[in-house]
Amino acid sequence: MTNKLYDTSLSLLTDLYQVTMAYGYWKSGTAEKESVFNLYFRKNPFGGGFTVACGLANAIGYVSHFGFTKKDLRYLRSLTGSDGQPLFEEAFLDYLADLKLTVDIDAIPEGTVVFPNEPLVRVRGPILQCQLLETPLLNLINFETLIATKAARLRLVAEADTLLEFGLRRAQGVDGGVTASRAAYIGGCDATSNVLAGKHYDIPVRGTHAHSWVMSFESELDAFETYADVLPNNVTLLVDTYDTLQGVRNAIEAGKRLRERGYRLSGIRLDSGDLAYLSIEARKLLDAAGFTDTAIVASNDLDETIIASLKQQGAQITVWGVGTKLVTAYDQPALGGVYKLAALRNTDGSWDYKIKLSEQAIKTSTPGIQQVRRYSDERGFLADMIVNESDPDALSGKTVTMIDPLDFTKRRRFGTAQAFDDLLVPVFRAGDLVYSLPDIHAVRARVQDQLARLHPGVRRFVNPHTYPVGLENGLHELKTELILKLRGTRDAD
Ligand SMILES: Nc1ncnc2c1ncn2[C@@H]1O[C@H](COP(=O)(O)OP(=O)(O)OP(=O)(O)O)[C@@H](O)[C@H]1O
Ligand SMILES: O=P(O)(O)OC[C@H]1O[C@H](OP(=O)(O)OP(=O)(O)O)[C@H](O)[C@@H]1O
Ligand SMILES: O=C(O)c1cccnc1
Repeated sequence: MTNKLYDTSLSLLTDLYQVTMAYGYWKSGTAEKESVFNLYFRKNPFGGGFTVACGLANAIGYVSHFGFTKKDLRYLRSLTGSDGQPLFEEAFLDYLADLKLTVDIDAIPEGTVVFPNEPLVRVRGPILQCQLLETPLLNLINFETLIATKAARLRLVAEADTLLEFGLRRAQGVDGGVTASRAAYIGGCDATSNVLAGKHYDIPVRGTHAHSWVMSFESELDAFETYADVLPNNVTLLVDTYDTLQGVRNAIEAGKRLRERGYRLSGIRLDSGDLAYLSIEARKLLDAAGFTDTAIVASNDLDETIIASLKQQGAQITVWGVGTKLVTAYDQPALGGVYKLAALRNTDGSWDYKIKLSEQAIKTSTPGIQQVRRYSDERGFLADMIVNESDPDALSGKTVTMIDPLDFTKRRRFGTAQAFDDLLVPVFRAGDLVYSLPDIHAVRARVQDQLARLHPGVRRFVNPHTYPVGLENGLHELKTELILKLRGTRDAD
């Protein structure tokens, strides 16, 4: 289920500075130095309490097809510096021409709920290769994770109703539209109006009709009857072109004829006005005419807040069409995922752990070869503890202590009997794919299963409860030591 759009190498889909740094590593003889980078975000989007990991399948497609083509190299050869001379020497371009990725990549499977500061993807291997992957991995994971999270929020409010994604026309370009449809389906939408996404990703496609259909006929009734004649097995009629409740009456008329032919009026769609009031009145008209199983579909700038409000008002809507606010993640258009160096291998084989300092302790990156250990019991997820895999003590199966990064005095202890899962799984080993991708429907089902294991307070939209994520004590001590050391060095300067 990777995106066929990426089935050609997109190795230039990166920031120039990744290529100039790659040149720097090559030129200074450090290109092969083993390094570990982590991709993580610092804040759940939309003011929520959780995030849904998504985008790995397309990241796998990207990495699998990575390579510099002759055309890519010709372009790189044409780049010049401030003196007008070529940026890159020929031998470096030859190196890129032969470059095959040999990295190990571990990642949290798509559809898993994740939290700030947890590595979603860990890349280990020659620093030049890890560096080249920074920008595309962030591009691929940030966007789909954001949209899957938005869709999961919509699913929570829509409950058992049908959720349709209608966003393509207002999406951010071709790929923004197609990948948003994928992530929206994974997050919890039932279908998309986007036919290309349906074909690429095996997502169910659904749709009604536009106002133009009604406007192109002499009368609304004429438009409805013609539509019902030509597509009797797919009739959801848009009733608000002129007068919504008269539109419902016309739909009922068309529905009666459909019934005589052995078909059914599947739905009517409301796209303007007071959707609560109009749906309640439309329901009465439909029920009175015996169309009790005709669904009321609503669209028009919907988001999770409006849907929650409409439900609270008793709206009789059971199918929600959501476009712009979903696929553009309107209220938070980007997830601030970052990709940070966490360790470098010394020549003696030991690791040199790395952090990026920040004034705020919480923004200081975490060192180590990180794994996320999720503890749970029969009621659901309890806490996530980040451990340093290269620390033999941390994984030795003894009782461990998790430190809250916001308050070091807050600690939790987990005994050996406590059930846990290690979330990062092997995806690439020495450049070879070792992960078998679940199909998109299984990923979608995983999201609902994961959400059900979260405490309701974490799922809540207003001031959600913060899910506990901490550092294993040894990792916490390593990080503190590195911070103190770097601050000491800096203060001495
Ligand atoms: N009962 C309601 N409660 C809360 N929000 C609603 C309700 N009914 C509709 N809305 C939302 O209010 C907004 C109304 O948008 P707008 O003011 O553009 O009205 P409109 O009906 O679309 O007008 P137009 O006739 O120009 O299309 C939409 O986001 C819609 O989903
Ligand atoms: O509001 P969104 O959440 O983005 O959902 C998609 C919108 O796109 C269509 O409107 P548009 O005016 O583009 O065309 P129409 O003539 O089919 O209504 C549709 O009627 C929805 O209102
Ligand atoms: O099928 C629909 O009703 C639809 C499709 C795209 C955008 N708005 C509505």
